[in-house]
Amino acid sequence: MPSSGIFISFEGIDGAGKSTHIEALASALRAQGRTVVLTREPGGTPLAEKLRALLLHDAMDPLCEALLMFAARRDHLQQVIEPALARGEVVLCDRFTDATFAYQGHGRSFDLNTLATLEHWVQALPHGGVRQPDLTLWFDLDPAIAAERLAGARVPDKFEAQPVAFFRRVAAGYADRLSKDPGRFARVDAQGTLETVREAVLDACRTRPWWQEQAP
Ligand SMILES: Nc1ncnc2c1ncn2[C@@H]1O[C@H](COP(=O)(O)OP(=O)(O)O)[C@@H](O)[C@H]1O
Ligand SMILES: Cc1cn([C@H]2C[C@H](O)[C@@H](COP(=O)(O)OP(=O)(O)O)O2)c(=O)[nH]c1=O
Repeated sequence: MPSSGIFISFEGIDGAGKSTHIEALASALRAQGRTVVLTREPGGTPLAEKLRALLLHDAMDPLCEALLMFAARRDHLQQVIEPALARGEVVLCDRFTDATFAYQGHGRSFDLNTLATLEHWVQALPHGGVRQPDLTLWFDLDPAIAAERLAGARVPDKFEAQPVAFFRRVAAGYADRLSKDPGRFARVDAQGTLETVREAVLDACRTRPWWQEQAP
């Protein structure tokens, strides 16, 4: 049981269904009387949203991209995530550090050890340890299906415009992160209908001890 609030991240390749399902989980948690903060990365604060605009639309080298992702994350943690968790709230975050390992690390082949160093700096807790989500919902979907879902749905940004081969590497990156911390992850089969996926998300939460706990 987390000592403060509950931190849940939503992960997966673009078009896997994260944004669609984050709202449904927020509603279910609010119905339990909890206060829910819905946020996203890169972004979630005025500064981090400015960095998001650069990251999603400007060309840059992989180190610059990784540093800006973590700079945005640092501000987001300090301004939004840590204060909300300290108040005992639930933070639902559309992407967190697993995305950096999957996209910059596996997608762009950036050095994973450097990312791990940045992760430890940026997510360090004042009394030791490293902030990580209590639960990471990984929406696992075949990149070809995700591409079909996205076609025509919105104007692609820098990442969404990548070929299917890039997203296959990103998906392998998520699988690698899961294998290193299986207790934190729940893999959600994102191929089903909206209703099936919604139930899978709720099922993944129902198995966690905090689901039954009284809201503070
Ligand atoms: N289970 C599903 N079946 C069919 N289409 C879906 C499903 N989940 C999401 N979609 C559609 O796929 C597109 C991408 O979903 P979205 O939630 O924006 O993905 P993400 O946030 O992971 O990029 C949207 O048009 C959404 O309506
Ligand atoms: C958080 C994060 C996101 N990204 C990428 C993945 C996405 O393509 C993009 C923005 O994520 P996202 O908010 O999921 O995009 P959208 O709202 O359009 O669905 O940023 C990284 O490459 N590294 C990261 O660390």
